[in-house]
Amino acid sequence: MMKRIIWLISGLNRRMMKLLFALALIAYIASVWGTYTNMRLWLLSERRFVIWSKEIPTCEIPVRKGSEENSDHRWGGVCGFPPDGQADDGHEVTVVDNFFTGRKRNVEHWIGHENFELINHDVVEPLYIEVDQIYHLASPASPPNYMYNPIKTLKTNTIGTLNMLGLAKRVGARLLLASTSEVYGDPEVHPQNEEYWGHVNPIGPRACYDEGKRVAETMCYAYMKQEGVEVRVARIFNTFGSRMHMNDGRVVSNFILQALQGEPLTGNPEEHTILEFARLIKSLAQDDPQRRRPDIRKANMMLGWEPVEGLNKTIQYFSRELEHQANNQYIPKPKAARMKKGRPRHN
Ligand SMILES: O=C(O)[C@H]1O[C@H](OP(=O)(O)OP(=O)(O)OC[C@H]2O[C@@H](n3ccc(=O)[nH]c3=O)[C@H](O)[C@@H]2O)[C@H](O)[C@@H](O)[C@@H]1O
Repeated sequence: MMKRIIWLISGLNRRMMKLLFALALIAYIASVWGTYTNMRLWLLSERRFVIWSKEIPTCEIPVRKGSEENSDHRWGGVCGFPPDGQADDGHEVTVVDNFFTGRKRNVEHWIGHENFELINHDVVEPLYIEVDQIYHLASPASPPNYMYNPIKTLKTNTIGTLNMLGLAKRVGARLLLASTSEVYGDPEVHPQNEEYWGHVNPIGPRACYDEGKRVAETMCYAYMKQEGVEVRVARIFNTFGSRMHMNDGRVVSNFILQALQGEPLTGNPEEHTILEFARLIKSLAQDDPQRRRPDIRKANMMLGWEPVEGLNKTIQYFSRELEHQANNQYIPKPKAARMKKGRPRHN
């Protein structure tokens, strides 16, 4: 046997040996390259997001996403809950919601997608997961919702934000805070640019939201300066759009719903005309900002952002919502009367 092997080897001439060696080298390079490319693909597709739900309807904010080498601004619906398309782009998206104002219907088209996960969790409690980017959109945003439980609103914006920054710090994630134009309170400067510090009543009925978001912003910058957490803050002005709640209570959705149902446009179902409504607001809402208008020049220059005309889309959306509501209303069927002692009886 041994003799046979020696005979075989000695039978190979130098040329053959060289050829075999070259083939082995090519096979080795190919296998190393394969692992490398696989790893790159894996790393890029492993980008994970966590989204905290909020009933902010669709508005378009540019998000820098994907790998650093792919650093063009892409339009991701940060507020379009969740950023539609990101799960399809190979990103793993985790949506975290306590469904205080959010609805499962807003994400139902993602349920079952291999890159999508929905966690029912309250941001006020700590959360330990692995993520690369955090979109912290938690908190009710419409005045009737945030005033419904002001302490909960404050907890969400303070303790909730602390937890998210703690998570960002632990995993080295970048965090975007959805802040608000309400940080300007009742502004004395028009239009408002981001250098303006605001004019907020700290004990007024809106304070839970205004001051909650102000301290959330402060926390973001404290974590950035002290802990090196990468943060972004977007001050979102009044928004409207698809996936907005029918009971949102803000004037645009109220008007659209009333118009679609052929009712007078009052803005508020308990009041009467627009004029009366306007007078009422003026007299009652000392805490309500008289005028708020963003200075969008910087956003336009740096991000190429321009407001999109979404009114028609919003009207179409509410029209579908009304139809859905009409088709899905639970109307209990009348029970058949049962006879007892000769008399019909209803249970
Ligand atoms: O009190 C202090 O002196 C310290 O407070 C924080 O440190 P720490 O309280 O340890 O908490 P963080 O790591 O900042 O996290 C904040 C919160 O986020 C929450 N968290 C943290 C990590 C995580 O993965 N998930 C999560 O929900 C925890 O509830 C935690 O309490 C600061 O980060 C420190 O710089 C500061 O020195």
